[in-house]
Amino acid sequence: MMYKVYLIGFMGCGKSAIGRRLSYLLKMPYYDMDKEIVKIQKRTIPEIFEQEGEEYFRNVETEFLQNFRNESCIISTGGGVAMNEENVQIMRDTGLVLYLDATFHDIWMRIKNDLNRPIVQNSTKGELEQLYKHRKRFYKKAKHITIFTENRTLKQITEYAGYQVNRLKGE
Ligand SMILES: Nc1ncnc2c1ncn2[C@@H]1O[C@H](COP(=O)(O)OP(=O)(O)O)[C@@H](O)[C@H]1O
Ligand SMILES: O=C(O)C1=C[C@@H](OP(=O)(O)O)[C@@H](O)[C@H](O)C1
Ligand SMILES: [Mg+2]
Repeated sequence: MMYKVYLIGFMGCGKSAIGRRLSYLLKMPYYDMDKEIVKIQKRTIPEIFEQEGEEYFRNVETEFLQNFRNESCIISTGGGVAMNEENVQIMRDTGLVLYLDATFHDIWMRIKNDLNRPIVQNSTKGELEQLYKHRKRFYKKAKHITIFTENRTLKQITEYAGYQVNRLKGE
């Protein structure tokens, strides 16, 4: 049976870090949407934002989900993917959606100096906190399972995610 595991949540919540580790734990192939999009587009995420604008990037994300191969795998989404209703529909129809819930404090410490996230580059801390609050309800609505990450190591979160995937697959 085809079964995808999608990781959603705000920038810096650990989607990419956990996705890679979960793939290793569950022996399932792993794809990071941002990395796949960079390969297809042959340019970086900041370059895509700068040259084409955010709306274009959002369309590329939806096309990726629509066309991605039929295979059991782990997919780390980008932080904006769960904001779009069609994206959420595709994810829920083709697999299990895990929301990595992190505090804004943790997130800010992790992303504030990252040059590869254009939204961080173009926003103040206050604006990002507003965006975090705004997006939270979308993640909650899109998810099957919430995973709280505060005060947990990557290993602990990965093991808990693996437990949930094993528990819920085939349902
Ligand atoms: N629970 C955690 N404990 C320690 N470091 C973490 C944790 N979650 C994420 N990180 C680190 O924070 C950074 C951002 O995580 P990343 O996986 O890129 O987030 P996302 O893909 O959700 O934007 C990475 O360096 C990652 O290793
Ligand atoms: O939250 C967002 O809108 C974005 C998150 C990024 O992915 P991460 O969540 O892995 O940082 C990346 O897709 C792009 O910079 C836009
Ligand atoms: Mg990521």
